[in-house]
Amino acid sequence: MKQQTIILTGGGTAGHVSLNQAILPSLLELGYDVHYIGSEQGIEKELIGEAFPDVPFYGIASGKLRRYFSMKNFTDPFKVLAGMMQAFRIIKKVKPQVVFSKGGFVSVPVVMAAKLAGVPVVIHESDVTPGLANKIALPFASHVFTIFEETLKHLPQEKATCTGSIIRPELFEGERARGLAFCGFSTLKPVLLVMGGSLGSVVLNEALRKNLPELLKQFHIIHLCGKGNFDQSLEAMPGYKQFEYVTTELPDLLHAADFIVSRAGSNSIFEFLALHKPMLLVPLSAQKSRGDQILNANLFKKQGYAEVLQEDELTKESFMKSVHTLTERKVEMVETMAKTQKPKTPDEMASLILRYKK
Ligand SMILES: CC(=O)N[C@H]1[C@@H](OP(=O)(O)OP(=O)(O)OC[C@H]2O[C@@H](n3ccc(=O)[nH]c3=O)[C@H](O)[C@@H]2O)O[C@H](CO)[C@@H](O)[C@@H]1O
Repeated sequence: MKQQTIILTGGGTAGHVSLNQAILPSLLELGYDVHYIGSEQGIEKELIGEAFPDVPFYGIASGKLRRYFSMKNFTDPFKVLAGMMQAFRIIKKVKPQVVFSKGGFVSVPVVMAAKLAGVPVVIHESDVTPGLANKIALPFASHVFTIFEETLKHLPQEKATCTGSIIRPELFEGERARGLAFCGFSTLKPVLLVMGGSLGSVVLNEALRKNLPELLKQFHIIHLCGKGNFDQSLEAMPGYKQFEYVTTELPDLLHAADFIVSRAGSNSIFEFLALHKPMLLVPLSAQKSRGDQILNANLFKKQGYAEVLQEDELTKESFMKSVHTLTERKVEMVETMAKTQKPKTPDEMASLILRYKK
């Protein structure tokens, strides 16, 4: 029988890799030969390489597509073109029956090359409104899957389906006791986990660190601060544990957390929802992004899953006040989250994607 092959792409931030990480074991289990195309510098190389060392990873040239002026706007289109030629050669060699794209700029040349090679493309959008890379990819795609129902309003009806979130199964397998032991914490205080998305957030880090003495009276704190944001001077602070980025430890740390303060990247917030973690969201401001996190956060607030503090209202004082409100709303939030439907499994998602193979 002909070998069944699929190419996965997506990267730049962990949010553009996590669904690929989730479905990869299902595809391998089904006997698929899985290949990954990402960018050489992106986080995807490390994440996929670490968790799936047998999956061939191809790093291609990737140019950022910007909505604002930059000198790089003159050179990056050439990188996209170079990436497209590289992706085309890989596709011709590997001969996949389908390409699945989780978005991010590196996915654009891959999607275009797949179309050129006559290979069906399926894409996935995890934010409320489609990102630029997915908007460009859309005309080349046979189908697009979304997490939010609201996203369907922004997509052609005939080729879009909402599946809800897909959560990496290992996140359900964490253990609170292991998480506490890993941080050297007792069970005496509730645990507050602060996470600035996969890249870390300088403003969240600052707001947290300014309030540390006050917060440590009440909580043990786990801080996922992002690469390059580790503060050596706080290393010995009792009850405060910083990590730049965690992989295998994340499930235990999430299970150890009683409360979460976070950016509002869609993958993270759906993971917290699936684990019924009361959350305070500080979405990335509209000045620094297309405002997707604000929409994600506001929808979560409306559904009763989250407290929201907008970045332009973030101060030392408002941070403390919002954390206080979060603790007061814990029971009500957990009850609301417990009523939500269980997410689809990675096996189900993989089989939905495979419907579009040639
Ligand atoms: C700055 C930026 O462009 N942010 C975008 C990016 O965020 P970002 O990459 O932060 O995306 P998400 O919050 O969606 O996902 C982060 C993923 O990283 C994982 N994780 C995080 C920290 C850690 O230490 N270990 C770890 O494994 C989380 O469990 C999660 O699966 O993609 C999201 C999904 O399209 C968007 O909503 C965000 O607006």
